[in-house]
Amino acid sequence: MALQCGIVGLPNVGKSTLFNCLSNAKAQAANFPFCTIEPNIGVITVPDDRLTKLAELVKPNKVQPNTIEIVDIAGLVKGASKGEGLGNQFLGNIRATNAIIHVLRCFDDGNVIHVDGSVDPIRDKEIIDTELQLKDLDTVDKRIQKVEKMAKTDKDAKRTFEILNLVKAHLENGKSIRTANLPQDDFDYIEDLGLLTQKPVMYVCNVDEASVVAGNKYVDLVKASVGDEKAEVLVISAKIESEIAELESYEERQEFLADLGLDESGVNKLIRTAYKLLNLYTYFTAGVQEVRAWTITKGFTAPQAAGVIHTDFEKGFIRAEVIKYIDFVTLGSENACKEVGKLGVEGKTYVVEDGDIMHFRFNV
Ligand SMILES: Nc1ncnc2c1ncn2[C@@H]1O[C@H](COP(=O)(O)OP(=O)(O)OP(=O)(O)O)[C@@H](O)[C@H]1O
Ligand SMILES: [Mg+2]
Repeated sequence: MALQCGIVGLPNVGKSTLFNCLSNAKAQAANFPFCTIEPNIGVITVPDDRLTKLAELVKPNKVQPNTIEIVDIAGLVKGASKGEGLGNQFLGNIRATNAIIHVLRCFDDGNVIHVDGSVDPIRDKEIIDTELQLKDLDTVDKRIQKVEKMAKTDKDAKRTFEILNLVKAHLENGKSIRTANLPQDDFDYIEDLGLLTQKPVMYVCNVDEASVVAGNKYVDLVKASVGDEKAEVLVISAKIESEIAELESYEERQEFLADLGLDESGVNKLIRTAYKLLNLYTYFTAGVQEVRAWTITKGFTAPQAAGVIHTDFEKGFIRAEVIKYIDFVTLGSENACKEVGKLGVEGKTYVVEDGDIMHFRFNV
């Protein structure tokens, strides 16, 4: 389950700057194949102190962190959904992503051109949201045409048709699908459309150095406008992030952050938020061959979690041996945990918790 996030925004707001420092993080720890998939897709490793700690204890041959793919597309402009500018042809590239990173310019700098002549993140946000909604409207309309005839005879098609029309009305009111008050069962009917405004979104306020800690007036406006929309607002300075990404060592980066009054980098914050927004958990496998992090959705049972490694693990699942992260690091090894009864044997109904160290027994 490769998690994918797509970056959208107006031109020249700092999308690629952000993308590049995410990709730099990749270059530092490039222990996975196919790093660069396409020029505009970057694979980054998910920083996780727990994985580092486990690797220190187990000393495996290989450490494999979680990865996220980031897709940087060209800036969108007004009319993009009708083919204006470059961005439209790339909107398709973010159809398959799990979440949207929407970059908003929240810094004053006369040297950096704004396509609309002034800094106004609320106007910018609306332009992009509208373009995404129009693109969705287009997708929905096409599907309506496709199912309309069938809807007269087929029950499922009829329900799909009804839901599509509800969704259409919502979009026509200038609203994003994620704010539509539909039961999950209804959403299932339109799942395969990959509607852009249905995806969870993180608004990234790209600020100047002076505003990374306390924010600024633009950030306040963005927060107020997002309101109770199912979304996260992050304050990040892409410029500072690119400076952080250039520092060689972990210590140097921590020092730099501390000087600014920050305890974690924006990139970290972004990844953590993506996990939260998407309800994701991490579990670990810790063998001498490999210590590895795996991504699952909150609520996954042991067999489902095993299925992330290989479908055979899920099909032939017998049981799981589970050690809590805190026990593992306190006691120092799997054997030490076993001796004091801290290795739990769990069956098919066990719901995996964040940080669990799992060992699956299965037969194929
Ligand atoms: N926080 C910031 N403060 C000051 N300047 C910034 C900041 N973030 C980005 N910039 C500058 O803004 C300019 C545009 O950045 P970038 O190329 O990343 O934009 P973009 O959104 O990718 O544009 P496009 O859509 O055209 O690809 C660059 O010169 C970059 O250095
Ligand atoms: Mg760019």
